[in-house]
Amino acid sequence: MIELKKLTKVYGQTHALEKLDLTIKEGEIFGFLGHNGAGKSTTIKSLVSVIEPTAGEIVIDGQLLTEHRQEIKQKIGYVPDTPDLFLQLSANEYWDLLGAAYELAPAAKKERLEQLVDLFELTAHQDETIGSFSHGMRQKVIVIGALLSDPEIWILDEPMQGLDPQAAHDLKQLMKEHAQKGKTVIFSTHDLATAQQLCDELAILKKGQLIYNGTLHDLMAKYPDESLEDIYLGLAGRQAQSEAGERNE
Ligand SMILES: Nc1ncnc2c1ncn2[C@@H]1O[C@H](COP(=O)(O)OP(=O)(O)OP(=O)(O)O)[C@@H](O)[C@H]1O
Repeated sequence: MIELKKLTKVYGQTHALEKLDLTIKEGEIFGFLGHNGAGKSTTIKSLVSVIEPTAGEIVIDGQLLTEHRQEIKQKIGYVPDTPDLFLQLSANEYWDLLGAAYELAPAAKKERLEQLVDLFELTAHQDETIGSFSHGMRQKVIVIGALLSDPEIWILDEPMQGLDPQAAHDLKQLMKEHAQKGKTVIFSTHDLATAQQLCDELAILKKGQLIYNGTLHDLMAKYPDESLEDIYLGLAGRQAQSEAGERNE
């Protein structure tokens, strides 16, 4: 279980996250939704220790993240919100780097890598530099890297971004299978159809605050005649819209 307790991040004058309280259970796919700048990546980066929250706590499987950072990091596979990393390396060199960082046994790494590379159809390109890849191919490299250690907890920031429909379908399938095994899958998306396909539970953020947290089923049941798009837009509103005019949860 992952618990966020009053998680707060302030950048200068910007309150990117404001006392966020959330519990994310195993065995479910948990989705973050929210307009640009709502705080999704800030939450995710805090979870994976890329940034340090200004205040609040993150507890993973009963352990405080700040006290067990290395141990917890080994359990997590992370897809960042940009695939434009390590562009000078070949895909294989990048995966070797991750294999070393996660101290993977060579045989296990080789087997898992072959499966993932085959699934995402990158076999012919493994020794080419990431910088020569298309956006979607870079995304595949990052996704394969995140899943290479067969981590318990998947934290994926807009993972379907740039993936072709086949690769997106395959990744969604992997996410479902991982959750079905009782593991944790967290992702963010702007694609409401994807959210509707995948999410058991979701959090909608707006300007660093939680405006909905609950199951997709309960949310849809609450507004039975509306599409998820209508419900989401009703809740999240326009960025500049006054609070008074928005639907209240
Ligand atoms: N490094 C930073 N320095 C200053 N402000 C930042 C930084 N990173 C994020 N912010 C601000 O924090 C707020 C939340 O940003 P965040 O990236 O978490 O949003 P998001 O929901 O992931 O948005 P998007 O959907 O556009 O990726 C925004 O106002 C953003 O400008």
